[in-house]
Amino acid sequence: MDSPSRSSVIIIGAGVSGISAGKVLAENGIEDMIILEASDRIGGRIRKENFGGVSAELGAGWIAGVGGKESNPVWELASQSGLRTCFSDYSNARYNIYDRSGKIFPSGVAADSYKKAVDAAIEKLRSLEANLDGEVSEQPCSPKTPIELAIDFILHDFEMAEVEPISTYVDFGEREFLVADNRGYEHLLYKMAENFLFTSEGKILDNRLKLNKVVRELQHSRNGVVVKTEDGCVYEANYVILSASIGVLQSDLISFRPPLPRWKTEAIEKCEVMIYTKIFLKFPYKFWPCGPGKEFFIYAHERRGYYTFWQHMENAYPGSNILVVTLTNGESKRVEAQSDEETLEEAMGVLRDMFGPNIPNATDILVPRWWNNRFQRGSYSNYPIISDNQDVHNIKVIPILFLLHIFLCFHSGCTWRFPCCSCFIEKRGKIKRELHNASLNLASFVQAPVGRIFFTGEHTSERFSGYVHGGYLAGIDTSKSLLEEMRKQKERESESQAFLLEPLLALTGSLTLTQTEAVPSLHKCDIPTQLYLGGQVGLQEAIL
Ligand SMILES: Cc1cc2nc3c(=O)[nH]c(=O)nc-3n(C[C@H](O)[C@H](O)[C@H](O)COP(=O)(O)OP(=O)(O)OC[C@H]3O[C@@H](n4cnc5c(N)ncnc54)[C@H](O)[C@@H]3O)c2cc1C
Repeated sequence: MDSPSRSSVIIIGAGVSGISAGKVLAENGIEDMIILEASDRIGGRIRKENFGGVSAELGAGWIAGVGGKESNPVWELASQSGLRTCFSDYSNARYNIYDRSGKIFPSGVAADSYKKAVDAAIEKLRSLEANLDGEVSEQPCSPKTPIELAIDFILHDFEMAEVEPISTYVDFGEREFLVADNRGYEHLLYKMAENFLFTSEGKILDNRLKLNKVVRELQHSRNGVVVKTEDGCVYEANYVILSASIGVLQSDLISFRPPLPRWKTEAIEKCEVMIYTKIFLKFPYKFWPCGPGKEFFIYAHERRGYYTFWQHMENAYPGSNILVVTLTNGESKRVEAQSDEETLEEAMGVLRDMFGPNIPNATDILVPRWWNNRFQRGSYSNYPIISDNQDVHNIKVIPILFLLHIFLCFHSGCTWRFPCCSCFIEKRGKIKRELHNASLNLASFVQAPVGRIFFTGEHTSERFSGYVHGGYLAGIDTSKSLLEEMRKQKERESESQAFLLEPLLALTGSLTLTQTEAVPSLHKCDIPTQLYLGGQVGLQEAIL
């Protein structure tokens, strides 16, 4: 099977995880790698576009997790390359909630609604816990008024609904910085690529990076992997690192021969895909309030998530006259399916509700379509909190932002601190522990290699899924696992050579097995057996 075009490793995808994986391989002497990237650029979900004279970050915009006891590696990369950033604090948004007539809700009303939303979330947890204990419990009342719906959206959808404890904040700190650099967040990837790919004047000229190569099929065996791309090219390698997103893995873009085992496909299916859409609007002049505490504002509408969360770009790019509104999930899909003109009209309607009829029309709009992008199929992964208890089987996500809020309240002395935090914390203890463990287990299934195919990407990060640093660290971890596997494989080869060759040669004088055929399949040793046999995540027993 060896051929001149066979490489040691093929990396599929040139997002942050693919590039960090490549860097680690190169640092460890694996130079004969190929990177196949479906699109015409590196970066994946780190992507800037010039809009209204500045760099609009369509994908990742923040470096989340700064100022803690450990240094966020992405923050370090940003500091090393002098990336311009600005501090961003969206906790102020709650003081700027507009109703449909343009009035800002008095802080007391907003605080009441906030407390109600948090209480409802506690009830939800209690009922989840009761269900776990086999009791029937009352369902919490759901948000109804526009302000309740807006707050519910902010708590549950705006940021990531993460499994607590939020490792990013615990490990790296709670501060967040918005990238505000015309070279874009992606500049970090080019700097990383410079370490192992040939570049000139900021361009990657290395022919090991192959753009516009859409991988459609992976044929894998104990001997290696054959990779077929949409344009009819075929590549061979000893190993593959696959960094395509969880949304892509859930789609039919890439087929596997033989198919992936059921434990793998079930784990992939169980991971949720979040859609997060930042719509950019350019105006001839500013008509929104600026200054301290005004960067973010909220629109309360009777339709949940309807153009709710707004941000102005004056802190990042003063004088840019750009607003960004964030939609998620269902609203993202709806807007992706309509024309930009329709979206502009809707957004202008919302802004006129808030700021009156005389504001100017936006002169330009930018609507990213992460869901319809077949190389992404969503924005980032979200590991549901799951349980093997049938009664709570359908409860997928426990919203965590409010937990974060509570956490921050404790630390900041916020006046919105709600009274029964400690009761809540106590109550959720057991359930959180059980469910959190199950979620981590699910992540380890998604991450586990299948034979010679190694998986990487933010969705494979147990601790930091959904983040740039999750992708970055996952690439490093996957490469290290692969290097370890390569080392073991070498050992196995020399052992089997010693074991098979000498006596067989002595006895028969001939040898029929090739070295690679003589080594055992890699499948089984890589799977955390205790996890799937324990059935903790409700997955069927692994079939390999
Ligand atoms: C709108 C949005 C906002 C976000 N905000 C933040 C934020 O503020 N802070 C933060 O830390 N994170 C944020 N994230 C998440 C962050 O961007 C991702 O976690 C991270 O960039 C993922 O990197 P990755 O390498 O895992 O995947 P990707 O960047 O998706 O890289 C995978 C690559 O694989 C390629 N590919 C896919 N299929 C194939 C195929 N068949 N053949 C060849 N190549 C293929 C893709 O084109 C892509 O380039 C955001 C993401 C989005 C979309």
